[in-house]
Amino acid sequence: MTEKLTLRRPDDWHLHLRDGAMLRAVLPETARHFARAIVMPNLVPPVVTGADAATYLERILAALPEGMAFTPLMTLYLTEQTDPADVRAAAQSGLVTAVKLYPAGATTNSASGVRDFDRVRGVLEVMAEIGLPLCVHGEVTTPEVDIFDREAVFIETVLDPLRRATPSLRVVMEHITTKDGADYVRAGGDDIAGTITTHHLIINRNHILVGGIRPHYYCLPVAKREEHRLALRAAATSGDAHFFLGTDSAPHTDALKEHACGCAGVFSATNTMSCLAEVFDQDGALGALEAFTSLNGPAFYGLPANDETITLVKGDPVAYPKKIETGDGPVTLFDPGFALHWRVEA
Ligand SMILES: NC(=O)N[C@@H](CC(=O)O)C(=O)O
Ligand SMILES: [Zn+2]
Ligand SMILES: [Zn+2]
Repeated sequence: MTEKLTLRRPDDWHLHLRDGAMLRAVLPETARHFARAIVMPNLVPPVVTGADAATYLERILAALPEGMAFTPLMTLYLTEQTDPADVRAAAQSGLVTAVKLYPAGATTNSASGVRDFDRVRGVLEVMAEIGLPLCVHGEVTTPEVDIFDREAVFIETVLDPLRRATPSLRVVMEHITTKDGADYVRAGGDDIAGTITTHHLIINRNHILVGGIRPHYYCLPVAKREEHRLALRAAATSGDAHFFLGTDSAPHTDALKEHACGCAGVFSATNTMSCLAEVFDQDGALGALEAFTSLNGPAFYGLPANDETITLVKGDPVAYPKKIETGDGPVTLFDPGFALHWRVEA
């Protein structure tokens, strides 16, 4: 008997779609399986104002192939110059779903991010008042802090004080990579959630560094020790409403990844649902997959779950391409390092 699993259509609560030729190449990879995605605003230049988000939304919709249904959920990139009134208007018109905080210098295209948190107080207060979530790249950038400790130090020195100073601010700790992150989110009540990527459920830091350096496993926050990966697996497969999928699928061309100073980002849009089904199956937790991919995210964001469904079928290993071609050059797809037996039924 073939094993089948039908789920509400999933959403991706953390996605990089880029722009131009890259956008045209990667958008169908997400839209094939996902109904909606929180679209990250770290373009160059970033998506800062409501007007920027409106034109980016138009470019995304123009790049969507005929016959595909997909709803981009737009975000604004928080800067020290962001105007609270613009954020309020963009949220109240339904144009934006969240605001993204990048500590300046933390990751790809974060140079316009926040250095002095006092300068964004006004925006955070408006967001708390209207219930607009703040999506956070949770790493400190202090040079003295070891890169493997940057998430844990961020929670203690930035995130927790910020949440105490702005009661009722809704926060999504993006792409958590540590047990510290999972524990903080789990214990944090209804105003905090955490996204978890596909790749952080599968790789630890050995995958990046043992037997040669593997640039396609390099992303930020960087994958941590095995004990942290196991904590993320436990969080994702628990069904706990605090945790949901944000793939952080972040395409960079092979030329920029396989480089003396390679870019951070893992591209996983194409095979994410197969990878996740395999992971949840390995852990005997297929019954919790729908909560992680399709229910907990909409519940946190106050949106309905999707009415449509997708069906996963278990069988012989599924073949995915090693790379996808884009107008900017090839982009390597995430390799989970094990066979994928679950495919999404067409
Ligand atoms: N995750 C990454 O390693 N890279 C992301 C940025 C981010 O999400 O931090 C990117 O835009 O390439
Ligand atoms: Zn990030
Ligand atoms: Zn990201």
